[in-house]
Amino acid sequence: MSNHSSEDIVKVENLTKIFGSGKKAVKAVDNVTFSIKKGEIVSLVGQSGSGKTTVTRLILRLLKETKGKIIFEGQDITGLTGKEKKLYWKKVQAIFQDPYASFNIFSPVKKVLIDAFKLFDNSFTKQEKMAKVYEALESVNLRPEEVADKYPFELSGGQRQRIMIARAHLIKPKLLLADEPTSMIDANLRSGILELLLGLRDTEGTTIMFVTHDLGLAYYVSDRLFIMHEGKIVERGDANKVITQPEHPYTKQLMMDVPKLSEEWILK
Ligand SMILES: Nc1ncnc2c1ncn2[C@@H]1O[C@H](COP(=O)(O)OP(=O)(O)OP(=O)(O)O)[C@@H](O)[C@H]1O
Repeated sequence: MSNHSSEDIVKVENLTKIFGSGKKAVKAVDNVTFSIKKGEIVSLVGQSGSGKTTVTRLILRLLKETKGKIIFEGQDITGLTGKEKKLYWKKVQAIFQDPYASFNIFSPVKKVLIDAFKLFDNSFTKQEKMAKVYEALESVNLRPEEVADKYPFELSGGQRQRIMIARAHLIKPKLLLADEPTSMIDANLRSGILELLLGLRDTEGTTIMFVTHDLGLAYYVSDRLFIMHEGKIVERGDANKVITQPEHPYTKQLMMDVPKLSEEWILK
């Protein structure tokens, strides 16, 4: 499964995020350190409230850290200004749990996708942009003529997630943060979406960080796993090793939540 390089694309060092203060303070992310290699697929796995989404939002610069560094392609990006963030978002994109939150729901699909070009300095004509949008929709197995004029709320959860992946095909980020990208769709469709994401890595070399509570799903797609509990990474390593020889009690507990791991994900 691994076809990644030995070079780090992103490195998170002693990252801490505390929400609120005094008695109400919540340490959502507690001194977290990890790195991801170019072309690698890793998963951040943990139960609700463990701090996964906060890590994602910190990497995306939607939140400011309390402490720590985030090094992307060798540069600390914690001090990026507004204009610099725009350039950064060309390289680092996210697919969120609820695609509604990421779309302008008052725009039809084709506009949502054409808007992705705002991240580029480009001289594409309207026709060229449209052709690329159609190509991107086809690459996620959607029929452009069927969905292009629809509004996001007219689509199924799975279709909306495909549209976010189509958007990633247009933007071609170097790092894609995929927060529970399959949560809105049923198990049968999930593997199709995952294959599309794996395809993005294979065709574009995209590095992917999955964020999920589902250890089985994480194992299915990842080179390495980072297990997160109460703001800390409690176990990490090669996906096979973490699954076959879990060391931390919390990982063992997560394993119990996936009793059908082998049947569901390996034998399919
Ligand atoms: N904006 C915020 N203000 C205050 N507390 C917050 C905020 N965002 C998150 N938290 C708290 O930080 C902790 C970690 O939340 P986070 O959303 O990162 O967890 P998660 O592992 O992503 O959970 P889920 O899987 O449910 O999305 C939780 O206790 C949460 O209540």
